[in-house]
Amino acid sequence: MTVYNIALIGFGGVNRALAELIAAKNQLWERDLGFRLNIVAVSDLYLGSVISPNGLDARTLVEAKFEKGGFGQLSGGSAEADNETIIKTAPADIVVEATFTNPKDGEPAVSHCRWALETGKHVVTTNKGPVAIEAQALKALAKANGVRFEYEGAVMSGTPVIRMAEKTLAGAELKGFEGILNGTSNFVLGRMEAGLDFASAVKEAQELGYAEADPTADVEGFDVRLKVVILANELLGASLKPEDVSCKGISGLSPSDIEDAAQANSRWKLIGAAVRNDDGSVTGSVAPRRLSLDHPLAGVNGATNAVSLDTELLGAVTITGPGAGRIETAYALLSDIVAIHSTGTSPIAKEAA
Ligand SMILES: NC(=O)C1=CN([C@@H]2O[C@H](COP(=O)(O)OP(=O)(O)OC[C@H]3O[C@@H](n4cnc5c(N)ncnc54)[C@H](O)[C@@H]3O)[C@@H](O)[C@H]2O)C=CC1
Ligand SMILES: N[C@@H](CC=O)C(=O)O
Repeated sequence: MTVYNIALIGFGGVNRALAELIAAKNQLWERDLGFRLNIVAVSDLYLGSVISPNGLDARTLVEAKFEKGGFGQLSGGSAEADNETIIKTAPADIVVEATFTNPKDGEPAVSHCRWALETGKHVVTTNKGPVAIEAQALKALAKANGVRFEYEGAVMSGTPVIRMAEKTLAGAELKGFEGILNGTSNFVLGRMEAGLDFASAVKEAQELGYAEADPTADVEGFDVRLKVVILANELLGASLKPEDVSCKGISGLSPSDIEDAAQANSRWKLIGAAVRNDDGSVTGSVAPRRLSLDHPLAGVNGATNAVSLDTELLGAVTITGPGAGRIETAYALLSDIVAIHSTGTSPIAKEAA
């Protein structure tokens, strides 16, 4: 039985949900997946940091009501989030990066990933910043150090769009994609259709754990722009940067725009898309579109996302599933660890007695 020691960087909705899953499902994973997870370190801007080489009890971590700097009370703990020390020195096989997404330069998460990979630790992350902005460099660094950089949850949370498209649609010749790639804005549009005002709908999305720390990223389209860059670079072989993708969000849509659409049997959706042009270049865009109700994406509601992949050999292949949510996104981290486990590339994972 393999035990992966993991270090959690960021202990908000997603990593806390991963700890919850560990507390509830480690035994099941031992039986069905052939490994279990052991949390040996946690670092969070608000709570501080802690290293425990023998492992922290996941249930206690989730249930304890820590105040600001509260990890300082734990053995091996500090009231400060000393990410660099934690990442470089904790006896972890895998660093799980789930701090805030910074859409400008991806920092400090890019550095978190670098420190981990340079010290021979795999990285699994749901953070879109490092993936959209530095994926090539981080993948090269992972390769040079014999470890993996995995990020399924960066697009469509636990719905396996990246791995599915890469592995099971290999050879289908992808020409482009379009989709609903932000759970918060899709949820907000649906709540506005039901008569709620914009601010209250955003507040609900925050309470449900869908929104970014700054929900402007969701409603202004910046989050979708990162996801378009990630999918275009990963699946279409592009080299887009966020600033290459035109971007308009949903904040300009008024209740009367929503009502007018309903009267005309249509619905507003925030669509992220990319297309390969005849000259081989790739163009990406983010904008609200009024879709007729018979459009395949018009019926995708709530925090559900969907992406329609336009392929030469199969035509459109559409993947639908959760696009946001704490547990749903924690599942993406598990799926990354399953991918790492299946290739048997862990440098230091231990066989339990
Ligand atoms: N919640 C969701 O549905 C999804 C979230 N994501 C991404 O996953 C990441 C985590 O999301 P959530 O857990 O929902 O966010 P969150 O805002 O609930 O938690 C983030 C945590 O990271 C901590 N943090 C921020 N900067 C830090 C730093 N420099 N060092 C240490 N800790 C730091 C914060 O104190 C907070 O506890 C974000 O990048 C988000 O964009 C991706 C897919 C879906
Ligand atoms: N805030 C994002 C979370 C997932 O990336 C969203 O709402 O889709």
